[in-house]
Amino acid sequence: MTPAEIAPKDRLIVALDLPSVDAAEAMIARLGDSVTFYKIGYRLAYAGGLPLVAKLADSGKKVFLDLKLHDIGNTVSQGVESITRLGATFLTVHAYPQTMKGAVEGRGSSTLKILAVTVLTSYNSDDLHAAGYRLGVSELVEARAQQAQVLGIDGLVSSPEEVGALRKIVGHQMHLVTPGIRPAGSATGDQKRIMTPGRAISAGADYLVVGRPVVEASDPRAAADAIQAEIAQALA
Ligand SMILES: O=C(O)c1cc(=O)[nH]c(=O)n1[C@@H]1O[C@H](COP(=O)(O)O)[C@@H](O)[C@H]1O
Repeated sequence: MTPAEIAPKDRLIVALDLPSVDAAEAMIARLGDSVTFYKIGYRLAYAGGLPLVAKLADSGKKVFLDLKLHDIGNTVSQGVESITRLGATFLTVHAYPQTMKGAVEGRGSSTLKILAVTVLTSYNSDDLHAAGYRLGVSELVEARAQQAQVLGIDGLVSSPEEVGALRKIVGHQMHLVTPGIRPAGSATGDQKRIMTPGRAISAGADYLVVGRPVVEASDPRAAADAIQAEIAQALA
């Protein structure tokens, strides 16, 4: 499926950043058929959440396994090869050349898609400079996108602010996945590069990753439905 063919409803990925499998399963039940795509990251994966990947996949949902791998190439390659058997649709690695090369080798011809995290959405250019980088956010995101494309990576994670420039670099062959999504009026938290769901879709994002604005809402299903409506309106 090319990114342009993704159904509006499948573009919302809810981050199950919850403390236990029980809490995640309760949230999945509350969200019901309004959400088709879930992300499992550090918090849930390290709390026994990995078997939930296959369970969700068997129930017809898609899973983004957000492990943000980064190690020597051989270790990444072997780790990704193990992960291909879990049933996830997407897996994240950090966008370093050796890491991306190892991940593509480990993925092989499996159906797992590798997403490279360009620059975390909680970083601005000052944070990058403090971490020793010479480039600012947009320059580093674009440089990493070019490297990812050459190495055969399937998609990129960035903030919605960079999506327009990324689309010009990678066309429609790579999935553009954007966290840093904040519906109007919701708390920013630690995110620094943010956009509303509608603006992110209009900017060209394929998938929106949303955590706290849904899972910490008093009515998570209503929050997810409102985001879905904003996505559909932006695509209409
Ligand atoms: O790879 C990610 O999903 C990711 C990359 C990034 O640059 N920024 C980012 O926030 N994320 C993840 O996206 C989710 C955003 O959650 P909220 O800020 O609660 O909406 C979290 O699970 C983060 O780990």
